[in-house]
Amino acid sequence: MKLMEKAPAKINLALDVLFKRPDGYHEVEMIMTTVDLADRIELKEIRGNQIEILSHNRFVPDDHRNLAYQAAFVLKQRYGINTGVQIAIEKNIPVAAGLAGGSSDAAATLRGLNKLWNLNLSMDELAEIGAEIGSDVSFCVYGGTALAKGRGEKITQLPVPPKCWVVLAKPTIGVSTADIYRRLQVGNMGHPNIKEMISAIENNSYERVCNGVGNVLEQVTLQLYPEVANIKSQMKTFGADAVLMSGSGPTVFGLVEHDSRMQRVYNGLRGFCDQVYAVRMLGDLSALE
Ligand SMILES: C[C@](O)(CO)[C@H](O)COP(=O)(O)OP(=O)(O)OC[C@H]1O[C@@H](n2ccc(N)nc2=O)[C@H](O)[C@@H]1O
Ligand SMILES: Nc1ncnc2c1ncn2[C@@H]1O[C@H](COP(=O)(O)OP(=O)(O)OP(=O)(O)O)[C@@H](O)[C@H]1O
Repeated sequence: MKLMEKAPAKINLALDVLFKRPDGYHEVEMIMTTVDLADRIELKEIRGNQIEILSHNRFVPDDHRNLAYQAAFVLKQRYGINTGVQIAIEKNIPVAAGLAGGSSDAAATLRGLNKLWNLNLSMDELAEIGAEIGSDVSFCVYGGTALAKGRGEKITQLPVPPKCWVVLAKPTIGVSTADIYRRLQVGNMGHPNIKEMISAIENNSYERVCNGVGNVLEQVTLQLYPEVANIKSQMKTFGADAVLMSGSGPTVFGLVEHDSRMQRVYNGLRGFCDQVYAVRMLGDLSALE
């Protein structure tokens, strides 16, 4: 038997860090939403008891380091599964980009294997297992739009954000999330207003969403990689309504309401970056269909 799962990328409309915890992680408050740029995960039962990863992307590990492998491994161990599985990853989300590509592959693997192996686990149970694999995996299990707290694993669903385009631009560099958090000086920084962003989404106000975007990790990444700041300023010049770095970067996203303006921002950025995408937010749970 085999089945397919969609693994969409996420962006952080707002990302705040409250403090560094004794366990080394940072306590965060984030507003996350899925966008229409997705990997495809094909899960196939195979002979033996192995987990086999297939990927044609040289930046994606094909062994235990792959987050999809880790998702399958956790389920196999926990539920005593003795059959083999092949996980083929069609990689469309840029790697090490701040778009949670690996986390979404892991989440899709959890959802898919739950069906393939008839485990009958709830989404909440899958999200709890996902948290063992990575901080972004719980959100990716549900998709849609959510407030994420704790180290990212405490999820509260939110309504669909106002309809708009999202132009994504990724410079050629890859960024290590651990490195960015390590360099963050938590005291003495401005904070995005998370409550205001929630209210903006609840009131379906595009203008308030645009005014409310903010990411405290920008200060670290922009200083290390000036090309990210350059892309931000280009996006503003070409007319995006709001511009922000996603996650720990380096991908920058611009929100644009009108089709013609989106085309201008997209075409303008193509001159600077080879990885540019114009996508829709998939703010509701249809994100995973
Ligand atoms: C930057 C974001 O992508 C925003 O959505 C997430 O906060 C990071 O999520 P992630 O990549 O799934 O992170 P993990 O794989 O759990 O952690 C990678 C490393 O980032 C740091 N980390 C991560 C999450 C967090 N709340 N505090 C941290 O300090 C830790 O050093 C950790 O070792
Ligand atoms: N399935 C996967 N897809 C991509 N990278 C993976 C995968 N599994 C493990 N990795 C490793 O994880 C690293 C980070 O990749 P990923 O694309 O998930 O980063 P990211 O988008 O910055 O994640 P996040 O936004 O959650 O911090 C890669 O350099 C790669 O070595």
